Amino acid sequence: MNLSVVGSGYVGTTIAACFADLGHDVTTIDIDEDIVAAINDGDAPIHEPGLDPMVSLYGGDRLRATTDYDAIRDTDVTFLALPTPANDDGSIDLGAMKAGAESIGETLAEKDGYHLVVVKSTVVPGTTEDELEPLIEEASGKTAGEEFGVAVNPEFQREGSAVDDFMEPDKIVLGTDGDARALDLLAEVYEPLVADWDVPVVETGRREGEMIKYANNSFLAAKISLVNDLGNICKEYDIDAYEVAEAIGMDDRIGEQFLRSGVGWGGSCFPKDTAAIIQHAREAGYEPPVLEAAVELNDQQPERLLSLLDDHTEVEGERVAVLGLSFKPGTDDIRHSRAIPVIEGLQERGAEVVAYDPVATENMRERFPEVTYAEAADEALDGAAGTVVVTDWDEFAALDEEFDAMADPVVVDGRRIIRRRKGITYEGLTW
Ligand SMILES: NC(=O)C1=CN([C@@H]2O[C@H](COP(=O)(O)OP(=O)(O)OC[C@H]3O[C@@H](n4cnc5c(N)ncnc54)[C@H](O)[C@@H]3O)[C@@H](O)[C@H]2O)C=CC1
Ligand SMILES: O=C(O)[C@H]1O[C@H](OP(=O)(O)OP(=O)(O)OC[C@H]2O[C@@H](n3ccc(=O)[nH]c3=O)[C@H](O)[C@@H]2O)[C@H](O)[C@@H](O)[C@@H]1O
Repeated sequence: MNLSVVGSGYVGTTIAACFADLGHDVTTIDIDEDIVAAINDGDAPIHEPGLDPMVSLYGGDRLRATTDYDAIRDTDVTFLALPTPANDDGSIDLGAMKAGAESIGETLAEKDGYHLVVVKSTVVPGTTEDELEPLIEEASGKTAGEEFGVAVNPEFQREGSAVDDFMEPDKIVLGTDGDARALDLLAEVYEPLVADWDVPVVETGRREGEMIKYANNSFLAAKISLVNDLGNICKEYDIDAYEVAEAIGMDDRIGEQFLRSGVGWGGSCFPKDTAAIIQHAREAGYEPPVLEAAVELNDQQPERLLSLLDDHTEVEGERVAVLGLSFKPGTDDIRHSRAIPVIEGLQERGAEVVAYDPVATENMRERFPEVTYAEAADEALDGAAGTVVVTDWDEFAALDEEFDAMADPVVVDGRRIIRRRKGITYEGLTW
């Protein structure tokens, strides 16, 4: 099939490359000329395991990029993978989505025949029906449900494992309100995936599809906050929260995943999506207490980490190493990384911060240009009066004698990645 993907960021590039790998012919549209040039040259514009080989194989061939929305006219289905960031009050900012919908509408005005638009981005319930579809109708002069369709197909991939998550999903959610033509086209798009992996397909309404995405992320974020709450209790009583988590995870009703307590959840989605659905609930007159508490607890974890460091070291004027800057391992993404409040907290205490991350340094340098960035973990640790571990990169598990070069080997581990041993003062956040 001929597919187009509007927005070539983390999601857009991944799904475009994966669709090409499934045998489709794909054109991505982005306003960023550097991204467009990179894809056409066969270079992935983001760091994501498994993406480089696909973009290098298909880029400029079965996978093309352009800044020109008119390319949509040569395709059957357009996926909207534009950003949906948060406004200052936490509510969803639909600016990019509305601009994209209008541009799609304008180009569809010139297209003969049916076209399907699929909302891949995470949008609050009602957005597709009440905001995006009318914009496309107005800009195209065409009638939704007749000359074009608009479906909802949320994405559940995680950064760092996006390609595998897309290729072997737990489920595919198709929100069409029963539009048979839209469903047929989406079935054709996903046929290679569904046939190979026997993936469950949820056929549902568009509002339900939009809500499923928020419910999914809210549940996972709240699950981590609950395990952090329990972990904080464990710490007070010298109980190992990881042993407790492993045991409760054996109960199928709880499940073994997402029980790693520590410095909390960050990233481009959990923070903004919990904020957006809370705000959306408030607009309807409902205050969601559990979700609000999940966010509040998450906001407290970095300060708990730093207070453990305070228990052992007076950091003012001292060199403190921060290990890990990305919001999770396997990505260079620092959006809402817990490293940000940790660095801010250290700066407030007057510490000299020396940070290290295998891939996210350049992104964090833009956020904190005044921080010193080390080329390797041992360089960051050398002479430090303490270190805090914020991201569970595998390479940190191998650190050992590097701690001996610290001025004072105080190690506060926010991710349970460092091996506790004699000769270092080790504090786990919840164990
Ligand atoms: N990052 C992730 O792992 C996941 C993200 N999502 C959702 O997917 C959506 C996209 O997120 P990301 O890919 O992370 O965003 P992103 O910020 O990485 O990428 C968005 C891209 O859209 C481009 N863009 C902005 N305005 C444009 C316009 N008017 N026309 C064409 N291109 C334009 C930007 O240049 C950028 O390359 C969001 O709703 C997000 O919540 C859903 C699941 C996973
Ligand atoms: O909507 C999205 O963008 C995506 O958000 C999350 O994916 P992602 O944020 O990429 O990464 P996760 O693996 O979920 O990790 C999120 C945060 O939770 C933290 N986390 C995760 C698991 C855990 O047990 N403990 C924990 O603290 C991670 O360190 C990280 O900071 C969801 O897992 C995806 O399903 C969803 O598609």
